[in-house]
Amino acid sequence: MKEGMKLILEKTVKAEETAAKVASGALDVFSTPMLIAFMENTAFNLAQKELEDGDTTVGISVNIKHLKANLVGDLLKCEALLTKIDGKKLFFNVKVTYNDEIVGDGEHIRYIVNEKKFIEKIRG
Ligand SMILES: CC(C)(COP(=O)(O)OP(=O)(O)OC[C@H]1O[C@@H](n2cnc3c(N)ncnc32)[C@H](O)[C@@H]1OP(=O)(O)O)[C@@H](O)C(=O)NCCC(=O)NCCS
Repeated sequence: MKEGMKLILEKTVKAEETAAKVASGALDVFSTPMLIAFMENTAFNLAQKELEDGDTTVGISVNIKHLKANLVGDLLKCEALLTKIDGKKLFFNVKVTYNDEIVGDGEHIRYIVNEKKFIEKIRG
């Protein structure tokens, strides 16, 4: 794992990802929760390929702006950049674009955990 690492993923907006469908709003536009999910998925995949078997990351913080609305069928691109590693905390800059226009951007933090221990701790 190294600061400066990047991953770019693409996705097409699906009918079940609109604000009206996920109940985060009334309109048939790409929802903010699904924008965040796309950002998290990109950062998660970037981190996961660098981790040992049995380890993973969980999202602990999201601070993003949703700047542009999108319709079903739009092709979006997300770039996750690992900006800082602080112990088990991984800081990412996440940016989603549509035809080179910024749809949303901000900071996302993930935390490295051992899968088995994490679940055992929750179950008690
Ligand atoms: C990640 C988690 C295990 C850390 O808990 P913990 O092991 O008890 O550790 P701590 O509470 O001491 O936190 C560890 C560090 O993360 C930081 N941290 C925890 N939650 C944070 C948050 N939401 N935002 C920023 N920093 C956070 C703490 O300040 C601490 O920082 P430090 O090491 O610099 O002091 C716990 O916060 C958690 O389970 N969060 C929920 C994650 C989740 O379920 N995500 C959805 C699934 S992917």
